[in-house]
Amino acid sequence: MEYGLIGEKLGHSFSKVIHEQLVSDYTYQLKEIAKEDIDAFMKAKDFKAINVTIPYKQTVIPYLDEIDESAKRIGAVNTIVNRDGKLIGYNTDYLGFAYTLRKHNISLQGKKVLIMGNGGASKAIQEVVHQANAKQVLIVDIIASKETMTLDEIYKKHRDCEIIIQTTPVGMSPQVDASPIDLDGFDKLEACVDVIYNPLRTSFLLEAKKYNIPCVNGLEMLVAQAKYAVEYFKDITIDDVHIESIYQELLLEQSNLVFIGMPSSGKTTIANEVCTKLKREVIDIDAQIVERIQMPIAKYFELHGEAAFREIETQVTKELANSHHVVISCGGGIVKNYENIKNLQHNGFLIYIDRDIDQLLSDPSRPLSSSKEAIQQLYDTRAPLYESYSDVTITNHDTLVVAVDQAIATYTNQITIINM
Ligand SMILES: Nc1ncnc2c1ncn2[C@@H]1O[C@H](COP(=O)(O)OP(=O)(O)O)[C@@H](O)[C@H]1O
Ligand SMILES: O=C(O)C1=C[C@@H](OP(=O)(O)O)[C@@H](O)[C@H](O)C1
Ligand SMILES: [Mg+2]
Repeated sequence: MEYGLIGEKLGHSFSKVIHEQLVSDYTYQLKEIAKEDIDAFMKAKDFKAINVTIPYKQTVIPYLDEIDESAKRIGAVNTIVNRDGKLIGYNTDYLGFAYTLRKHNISLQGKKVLIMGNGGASKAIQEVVHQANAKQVLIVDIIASKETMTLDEIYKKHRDCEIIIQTTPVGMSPQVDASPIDLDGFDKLEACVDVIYNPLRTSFLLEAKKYNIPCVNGLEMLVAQAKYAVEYFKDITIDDVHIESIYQELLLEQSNLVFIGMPSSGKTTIANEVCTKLKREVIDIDAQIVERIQMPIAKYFELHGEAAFREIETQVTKELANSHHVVISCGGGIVKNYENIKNLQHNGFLIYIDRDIDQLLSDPSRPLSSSKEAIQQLYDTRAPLYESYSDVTITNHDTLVVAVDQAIATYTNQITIINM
């Protein structure tokens, strides 16, 4: 191997895709190494430069001839360059984190910062926080030590934290409902950062979003740390614009496009057209429900009532929470239960399709749109929810072609607002 990544399990790694976009004519290999084989691998030095991930970021240190000062303080190495047989270790995780803070205009200077977790990622972040002159740094971990506190102490005495950085695995797919902290009463919060990027928006970040606090996930720092690693590998400088383009592409790749809006606003029709153009799978939540209940929705409303329908709707929506790269059209009532929205927001970019109220159809197959008055009433209660739960609004007052093109353009050009 010339260049690549070593770790124990690399099945979900994005590193190959990222690295090979950063440099042309360059192959980056993902190499899984079992614990009993790491010693032989490090002694053989049969590589030009490598990245190192879990669980070997500390294991590799004794094999190095030189170690960079920051990597030493962090106590972990994620980048090793083989210079004529001499192994030099660096840490670019902390550089990637510093990059994402700068990019999102988050300054830690003079701030009270809370770090959730005290593992490897946390150690790299602590290096940045210390260099940034924060006023106070608190670290919470379930493993007690002299540098950590309990969550209980935070709740009792430190709800005035201004920035929270989440470094634990809590909330990572598939356990997307979990969050390591409840933000109720944290009235001074200015920004929340989560190193997790699957889901794109963890429950922790979605709670912060509810309080209108800017949120940042871990995807951009992942791309940034790779850029800094390649710079060490090849002794070159790479412009930051490449971080941004690769990061945007990954966001598009990993995210779902979700349509919400009034009944007959065009969600199903637009989603079907969009998925053909984007070559993605389409999921219509109503169609999934019909398959499950084996009858038309209007019939189910008649026989079992709306509440029973909503339960199935919530169940089907929850099952979609871990999907990636699909187009989802929702039923108009999806906003009646915030849990649905939260599940869709984990990986979804939500577009509200706003259609003129007099263009909305009253139609016997849509049980809640039986008359103009019924539609008006639905619109009055739901329009504010569609507005506040969506990432963007597009109108569907013109032809379908116009709406479809606008949906695609909005998604591809504005995907980064999923983060912040
Ligand atoms: N811009 C548009 N021009 C013409 N017809 C439209 C337009 N948008 C939606 N429609 C039509 O309105 C009807 C309802 O659309 P649909 O996609 O089923 O809505 P929803 O899924 O939001 O309930 C469909 O017959 C669709 O073709
Ligand atoms: O608005 C609603 O409460 C509903 C909308 C319908 O979907 P469409 O929005 O696709 O019509 C369907 O889920 C059900 O009839 C309930
Ligand atoms: Mg529909």
